[in-house]
Amino acid sequence: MSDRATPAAPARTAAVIPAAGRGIRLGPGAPKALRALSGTPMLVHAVRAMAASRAVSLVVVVAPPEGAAEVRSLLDEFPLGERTEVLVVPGGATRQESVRLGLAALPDDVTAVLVHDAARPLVPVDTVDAVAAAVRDGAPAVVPALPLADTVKQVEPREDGPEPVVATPDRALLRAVQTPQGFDRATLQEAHDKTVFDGEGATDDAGMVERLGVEVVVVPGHEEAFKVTRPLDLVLAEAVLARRRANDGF
Ligand SMILES: Nc1ccn([C@@H]2O[C@H](COP(=O)(O)OP(=O)(O)OP(=O)(O)O)[C@@H](O)[C@H]2O)c(=O)n1
Ligand SMILES: C[C@](O)(CO)[C@H](O)COP(=O)(O)O
Repeated sequence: MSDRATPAAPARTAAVIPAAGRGIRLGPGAPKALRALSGTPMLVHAVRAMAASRAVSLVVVVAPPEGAAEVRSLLDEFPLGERTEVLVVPGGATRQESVRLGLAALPDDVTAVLVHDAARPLVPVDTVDAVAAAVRDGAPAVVPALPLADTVKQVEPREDGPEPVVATPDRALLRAVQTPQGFDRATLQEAHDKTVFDGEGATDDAGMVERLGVEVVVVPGHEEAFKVTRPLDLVLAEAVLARRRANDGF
């Protein structure tokens, strides 16, 4: 028997895109990820944004539970080129569950994972690359984030009148967190295996990793990585796309 070690399989980075939400805050219509921005579904913008990074060779799209076949044929209409493989799996009732289902579809050779909201279709490739590079350089969990413009108050929530303010956190210590959030695969899998939330689930993946006691680090986010959540965000997204078209014929 040879005493030469088997060469390690090359590390592979995959993106998981949770896209199974309804988009209630956006108002009535198709599931949010399937709504059009400049004539192209938001999900297609998000998939292209991940595939634009040379670090990413596989994209797993987590589709609305009843809509995986529709999403598969939609993505087939917008081919990405041979460098990027795209899988589609059905999602779950919460974002957390959808990400977990996306992780379950990853092949064994994937060692790093970027989790990216379909609802952040315009994230620039430099942001994706910065997150992927920080994971490749050894950080187990990386989030892109921006400082806040508003002052933030902690309140005692009330449905029936003015809400008492409990505290004003020091704004200089706060960051608004975006996606893609990047992880060493084993760390993210452990977080999903061990962290159980009731109801709506965890609002981001890095928070679940924090609960393991693993350090999460922040790299600079980007204004164009904003989350399309409410109707006014659609206006902003169309304006960003119009500016890109004017600037570089995008
Ligand atoms: N069961 C769910 C819920 C959310 N998401 C995804 O998680 C991302 C962030 O969620 P959010 O912006 O809250 O989307 P929605 O849940 O669709 O929005 P809303 O809360 O307004 O219904 C989105 O890409 C969304 O498709 C998902 O994959 N599965
Ligand atoms: C993951 C996230 O985009 C980070 O800001 C955010 O927490 C998602 O929240 P949502 O309520 O599911 O949109």
